[in-house]
Amino acid sequence: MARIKVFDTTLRDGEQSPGVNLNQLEKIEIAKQLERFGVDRMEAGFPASSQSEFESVKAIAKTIQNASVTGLARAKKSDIDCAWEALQYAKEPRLHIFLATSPIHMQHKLQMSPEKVIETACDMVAYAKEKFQQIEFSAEDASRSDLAFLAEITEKVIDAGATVINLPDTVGYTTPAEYGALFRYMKENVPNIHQVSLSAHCHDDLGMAVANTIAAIENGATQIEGTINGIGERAGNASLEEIAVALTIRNNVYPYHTNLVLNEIKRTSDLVSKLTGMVVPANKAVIGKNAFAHESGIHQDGMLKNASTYEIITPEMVGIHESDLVLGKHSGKHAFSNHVQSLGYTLSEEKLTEAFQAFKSLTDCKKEITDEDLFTLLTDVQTVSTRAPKYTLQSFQVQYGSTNIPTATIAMKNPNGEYLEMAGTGKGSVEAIYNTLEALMHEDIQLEDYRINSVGAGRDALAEVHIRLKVNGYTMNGRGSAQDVLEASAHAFINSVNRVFMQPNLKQKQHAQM
Ligand SMILES: CC(=O)SCCNC(=O)CCNC(=O)[C@H](O)C(C)(C)COP(=O)(O)OP(=O)(O)OC[C@H]1O[C@@H](n2cnc3c(N)ncnc32)[C@H](O)[C@@H]1OP(=O)(O)O
Ligand SMILES: CC(C)C(=O)C(=O)O
Repeated sequence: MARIKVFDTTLRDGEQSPGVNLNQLEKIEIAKQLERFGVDRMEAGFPASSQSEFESVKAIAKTIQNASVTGLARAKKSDIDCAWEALQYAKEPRLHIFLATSPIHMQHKLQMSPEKVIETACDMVAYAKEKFQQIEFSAEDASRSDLAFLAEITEKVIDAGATVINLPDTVGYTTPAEYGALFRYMKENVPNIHQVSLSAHCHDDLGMAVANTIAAIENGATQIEGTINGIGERAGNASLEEIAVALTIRNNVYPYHTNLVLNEIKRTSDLVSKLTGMVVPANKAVIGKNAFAHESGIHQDGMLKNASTYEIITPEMVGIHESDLVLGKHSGKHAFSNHVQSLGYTLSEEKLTEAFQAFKSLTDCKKEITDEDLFTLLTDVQTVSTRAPKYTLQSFQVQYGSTNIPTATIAMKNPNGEYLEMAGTGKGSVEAIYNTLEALMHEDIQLEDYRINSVGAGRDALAEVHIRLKVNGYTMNGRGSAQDVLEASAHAFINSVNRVFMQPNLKQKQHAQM
């Protein structure tokens, strides 16, 4: 069986999903989980795009030991230099350079002639080769490029030092037959193609990203690119978990295998969903809530007689287990620590103590603590910096009545440690809280999105709120969880504002304003 290398781009193309903005701690947490999931390569980000992105890529390069860490760069010396600064610490640093090759992109976006595109691509690959051994060149919008031109530029960038050639379907336009033919054409028409690996990178604009990726594999691609839960620019990227399971379940027709650890799918998917705030649709293949649910009588009858009647994938294969809760109000730190590890978390002593305290507080008001609750609690503890100066909620009270004006009274500490208290009103309880927080913070804040989910079932389930704020013109998402929906709403607001001021270039402004 041919081995297919998996290049995960959740942290780069996935983060390009509108509204998604991961901070360094969140990116590291996802990177560690991708390593556990068994990806061969992970694209940690686009180092030249911002200072915080640079810092995140550098931190991931230093952390990850069992996958190659890659960063994206335009065909520009400054992007390449910046990528090297961040990636040099990686065990196996890689560079991903892209330049568009389609007539539409060359003419309108780059405003370069085809000859100039070839020259720039070759010069920049040769320049990068002075630093990086492994260089992937992506011919952006390959699927809308002229085939002969694509073959010419490919041959030349291989000569210049590229080790992987990626042929992206950047706008999700191609079909499986066309995309397969593109890979065949390149194999047959680029004389030095045997020196490199061919990679597929598909977008889902027409809902064909996974099918197109598999067509590429059948026609010579030995690397596939995609994201967890299929997140990414516009309609997203090919969903890695769907490809991995399709190759496994239909191995009789697809004799290929990856190194992905299938029973890490659920955890990886949950983590990415939680940290990006992008909810997985219930009917999503492989990992949606309904993928293993059976509603109709005839199906349920079949399932009871033999699960294979209506299930081609077992929940266990993708890591979905019944919660085996053993923790409760009377559990001690040892049992808690064991359980934390079994859920895949490695916490420092300081974080473990913090998590244990949060767990104990939760047991005071919630009868049953499920693995889902713990996952939420631990993800919050692991990805929220305790050291950075920030706003912290001290207490709050909301008065609501159908004939009264909803009023919130909030006490908080600002990043300088000063205690602030204020009351404010709104048309509803959440608005009263948000108006009061905004007034306390003296910032210009607009609410762009607000969503609430329950973690698990039951009246005492945790509430999880995801929001997007515009703070002084800077858009940032945030999340908060608590047993009470209003408290979760307040935490989400404060989390979002704190994340804005954790951006290196904005910190100064915040402290100057205090
Ligand atoms: C298909 C993809 O997903 S590609 C990756 C897309 N991802 C992103 O864009 C996210 C990160 N991007 C950013 O933060 C910003 O766009 C930056 C920092 C990279 C650049 O910002 P700015 O300098 O303000 O430029 P802006 O984004 O407005 O325009 C892009 C410029 O790069 C040029 N460019 C685009 N692709 C390439 C390339 N592969 N190589 C060289 N130049 C390129 C464009 O032609 C344009 O140049 P111009 O300013 O001379 O017209
Ligand atoms: C940078 C390239 C690979 C890309 O993301 C695309 O073409 O979609």
